[in-house]
Amino acid sequence: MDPRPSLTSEAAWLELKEYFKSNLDNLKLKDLFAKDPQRFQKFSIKIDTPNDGDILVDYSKNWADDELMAKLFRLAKERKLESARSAMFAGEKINFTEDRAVLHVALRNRSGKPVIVNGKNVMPDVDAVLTHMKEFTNSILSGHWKGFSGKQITDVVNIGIGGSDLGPLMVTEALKSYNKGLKMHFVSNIDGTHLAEVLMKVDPSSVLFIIASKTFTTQETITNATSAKKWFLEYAKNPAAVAKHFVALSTNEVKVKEFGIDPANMFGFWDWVGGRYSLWSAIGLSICLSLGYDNFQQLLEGAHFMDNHFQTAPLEKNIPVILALLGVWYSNMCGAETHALLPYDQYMHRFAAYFQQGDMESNGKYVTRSGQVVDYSTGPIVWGEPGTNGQHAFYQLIHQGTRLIPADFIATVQSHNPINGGIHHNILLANFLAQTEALMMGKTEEVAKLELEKSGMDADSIKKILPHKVFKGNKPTNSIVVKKMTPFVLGALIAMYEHKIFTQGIIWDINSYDQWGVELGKQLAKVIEPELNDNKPVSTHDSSTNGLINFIKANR
Ligand SMILES: O=P(O)(O)OC[C@H]1O[C@H](O)[C@H](O)[C@@H](O)[C@@H]1O
Repeated sequence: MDPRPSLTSEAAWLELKEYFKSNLDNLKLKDLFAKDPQRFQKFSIKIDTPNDGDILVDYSKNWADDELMAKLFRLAKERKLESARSAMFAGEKINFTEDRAVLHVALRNRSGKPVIVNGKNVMPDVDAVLTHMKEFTNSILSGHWKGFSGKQITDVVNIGIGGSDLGPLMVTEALKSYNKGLKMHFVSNIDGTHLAEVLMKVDPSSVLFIIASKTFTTQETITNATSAKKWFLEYAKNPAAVAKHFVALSTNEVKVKEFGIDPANMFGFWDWVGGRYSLWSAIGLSICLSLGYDNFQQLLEGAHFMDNHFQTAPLEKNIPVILALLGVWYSNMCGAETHALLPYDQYMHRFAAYFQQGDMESNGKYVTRSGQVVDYSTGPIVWGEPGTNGQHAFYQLIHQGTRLIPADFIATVQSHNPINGGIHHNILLANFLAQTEALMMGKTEEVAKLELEKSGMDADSIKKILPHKVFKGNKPTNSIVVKKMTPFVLGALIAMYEHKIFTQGIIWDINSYDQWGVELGKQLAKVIEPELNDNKPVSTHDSSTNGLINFIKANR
């Protein structure tokens, strides 16, 4: 990709700044709706999936009108978004700090067309790993695969961290109703409690450990895997039994062998798959085992469907592009610091956690691709919890706090658990709808006063309480509604956010695909770890770090 001029010198950027200053008062949500009865039709997009119903993205409750949207699309064009998108899909090494292509889209490429990396079509390798995953999954689920004592596998423990944990965990939870019978467990934290708690629940003769690590050098994962193997051998007694109970997902065959896992039990992937984009690769094996291979394939199909939309829809009708541009508007022009992801779906309780890595590790960068320090903000803080729990916890601050918090509300029309005649889901949906309406409409002083008067309150009390009862409203939200959370639809939604992150990275001119910022802490932990092994006081750090280390040593 060519070097880009500084973002703050782009004509569209300067126009957006000006627009913010002179027009923000004209972008009040209530007025925008009053002015234009067609606003919902104009500012929403429905895409029709082949078998899983429509996906509706309603972005009409945003501080945006036609003129603003036109400026945002112009900004995307000035930043050469379309050629950057082609560069990613064509396998150019857009992750230049690691000299790597970025091709998670190849993992779900169902088009039959080749994808070339370093002059080689990678699709045969991708398909071979998928076939291996399919055969293995079928053999485990059918009970054909037996443990060392002849028992079938009943439990799967995925040991990984970051991208080798969050994606499989989020998806197996989000699609739990598709589970084929295996009990799924995830161990990520180096805190021994995480592994200990899981080991208490599983039987060594019927457990399968999946050691998931792109590099196979991550300290947490290798330590957890080593402890799991030690625990397993205490029961199995025979090292040959490891082959029946340990498989590896990695790009590093040498390290997998060194650990003692037979390469026949290794599912490979490649350096052009970023950790936080790897659930589509062999890292998805726990998803396959939980949902069955066909459902995993549907997840890939859904992502591919969104890849096609992202590649072919004009920018003005392109969902990831629109979500990204609105995010840029709020972050860079309106001063928003965070973005909330609020799924009204209990199964999606790890969705925000997943995209904390997806977004914050991708776009948490302060240096442009050409090495300049940015003079604008980049990736937002991403956070969220499922509705309605969030409503009873932090929504107060969204409604009446001082900060601007753009939020995506996500809901499914149909529930996987329509218990008690569907009343739960109706209430859930009513809350989903009411919150974005309330955030937009607010409650004026007049309305609040009338309500208090009607309740019979005296004038003095009304005066005291009235300011606290007013909601300013005008809080922007997106609503994303799908028919049902199927594997296909979830795949499409994940890909939608991936491409949103890509688009924002291009606007900000940062490399969204490296993660050097996680290295320093790891390096320092390696220095401190041996210092904890004796009781001698330490004085080689700053006084705070010395004080903390010495406190720990004195209290063991
Ligand atoms: O899959 P692994 O190589 O074990 O890496 C696991 C994780 O660790 C690193 O610190 C990175 O920040 C993550 O992007 C990565 O997903």
